[in-house]
Amino acid sequence: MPTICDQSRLRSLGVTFCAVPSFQPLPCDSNGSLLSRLNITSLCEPNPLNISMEDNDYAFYKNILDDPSFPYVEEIVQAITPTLLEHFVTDMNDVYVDDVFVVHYNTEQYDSRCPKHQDPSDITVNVCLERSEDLEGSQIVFYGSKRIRCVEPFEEKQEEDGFLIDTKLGCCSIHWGAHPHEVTPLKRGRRTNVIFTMAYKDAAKSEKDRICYADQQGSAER
Ligand SMILES: O=C(O)CCC(=O)C(=O)O
Ligand SMILES: [Fe+2]
Repeated sequence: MPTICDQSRLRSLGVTFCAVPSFQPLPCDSNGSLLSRLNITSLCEPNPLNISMEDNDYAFYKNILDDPSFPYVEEIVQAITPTLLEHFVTDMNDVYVDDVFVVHYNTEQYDSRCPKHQDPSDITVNVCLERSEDLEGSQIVFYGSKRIRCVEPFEEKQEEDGFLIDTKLGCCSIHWGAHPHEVTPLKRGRRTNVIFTMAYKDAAKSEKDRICYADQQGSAER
């Protein structure tokens, strides 16, 4: 399966990257970037609210929407607003940040995959906070293409047809929540991302309450 790096091609398939300037790791950074202000280890630590994650079997998830150790939601929304306005929404007042969570992968996890799914969002913003230099695997596969605004030409790709992306440190990938994707197994290193699920305020327009995993569909039907 190809890893697509060309950004204009990625946009024509429905995935766009956006730098989060305050996340850029700066050389000799004393006080500047969000990355240097963040204590990633503490973000990834189990606490009484997510004690079930302590067993380390799967990727670590932690909700941080109102977490005082992550007071950067507004700062990140500011940084991505021009990209959201260009490719996803016509008015930022139409959408809100519904949830924010950390996902962390390391080699101690028995199963570091995330099976194919859609997100419980209308728009997903996936910010890369940490990727070790020796990182291997743990890539995101997108299936098929989804049209985003103001991108020509659109590249029609069927859902069986997947492509991989790598999001650089200090950048985020932005895609429709409906764009099916999965995460490949981590082979080496560690990776930590913060995911913003954004939704339309107008419930009639929002599809965030979808069935995200196909097997949930099956169990709903049984
Ligand atoms: O690992 C990632 O960066 C994405 C994970 C993901 O797709 C999700 O949690 O919905
Ligand atoms: Fe996802």
